Amino acid sequence: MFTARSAFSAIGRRAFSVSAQQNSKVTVLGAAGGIGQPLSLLLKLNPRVSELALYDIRGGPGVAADISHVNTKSKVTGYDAVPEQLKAALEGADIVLIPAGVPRKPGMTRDDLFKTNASIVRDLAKAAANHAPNAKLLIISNPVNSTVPITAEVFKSKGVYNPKRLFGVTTLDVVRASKFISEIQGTDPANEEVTVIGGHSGVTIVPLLSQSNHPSIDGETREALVKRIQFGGDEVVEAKGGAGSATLSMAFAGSRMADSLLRASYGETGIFEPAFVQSPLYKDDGCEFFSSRIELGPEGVKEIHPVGKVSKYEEGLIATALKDLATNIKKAWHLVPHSFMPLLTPI
Ligand SMILES: NC(=O)c1ccc[n+]([C@@H]2O[C@H](COP(=O)([O-])OP(=O)(O)OC[C@H]3O[C@@H](n4cnc5c(N)ncnc54)[C@H](O)[C@@H]3O)[C@@H](O)[C@H]2O)c1
Ligand SMILES: O=C(O)C[C@H](O)C(=O)O
Repeated sequence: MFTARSAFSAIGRRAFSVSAQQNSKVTVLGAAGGIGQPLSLLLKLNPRVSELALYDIRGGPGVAADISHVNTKSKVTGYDAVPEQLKAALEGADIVLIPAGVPRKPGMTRDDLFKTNASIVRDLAKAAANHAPNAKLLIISNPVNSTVPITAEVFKSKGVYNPKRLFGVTTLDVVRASKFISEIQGTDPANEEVTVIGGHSGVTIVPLLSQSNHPSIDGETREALVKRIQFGGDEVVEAKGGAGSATLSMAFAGSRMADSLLRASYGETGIFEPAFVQSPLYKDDGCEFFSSRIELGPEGVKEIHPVGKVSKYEEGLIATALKDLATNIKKAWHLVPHSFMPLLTPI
């Protein structure tokens, strides 16, 4: 029989029996949008979620009413753009996902979204710092390379920053990388894992093919594959012709990241995901935040693993990425001054 639970197991990477104690509140800010709706639906199918709070400046309650009819155990609540409702949506949340903001149109870079999205994320981060300071925060809104440092500064200014709990969602980059490499190799993408490091835009996205199952890919094939992974988002933006950017694949990726954090928070071990987090790896190059393979634990980030051995070609990609990334991070500090406050919990 096809049930919502079996649907979730099918889309997830591993079926995992869920004990009765696994009860988490998950909040989505921007839940009525192109990503927000399918993401909320996938979260409704997750047996670890007991309460799903859906907030948007437009249409949160409607989306919640619709999703609430899906016959899984979780309770769904919808919230309008009123401060008390935002507070109610956030209070008690274990995980908060933020896909609020505008998407790209053809010809735009993610950085072009800064003008609109930076202040949206800053204001939602203030609310999260006030009402859900202990939640794990998953930032989806672009430009991720800047919206994550903005969120960190907001949390620092409120004295509640814990870098183990702040994640820029870069899962879509590894989802794409495994799919695109499998198309070239004629393999099952489920068996392909490609580490992707750096940030989440254009040349800041660095796939480490030398660490994949196919380290010998080189020449024009490698050039084309790396470009496709770096500019996969543009492929979708162009195909949608002005109607937005990736929403469905992003919902899949965001749901996978949230599920990985939930599983880790209930004690499952050996869970790795990439994410754009505060990181020591390239701090000396001006990149206080960096995406790499992260081991997740009950607190969020358990360990940031070193990048490991890379090829000469990849060294070049990393050097290029670091320059753009440092600029994107500094730009965030113009919106929310970098406080240089000591961390509550240094990694
Ligand atoms: N991290 C990634 O890999 C990734 C992938 C795809 C898209 N994105 C980004 O995600 C964001 C959302 O994309 P989308 O396609 O869902 O856009 P969308 O326009 O379809 O949806 C955005 C939603 O946010 C809501 N919103 C706007 N301001 C808000 C606020 N202050 N509070 C609450 N809700 C608010 C809107 O009402 C809308 O429902 C974009 O910035 C996009 O670039 C990131
Ligand atoms: O490309 C975009 O603007 C959306 C997103 O960041 C993506 O990678 O698909």
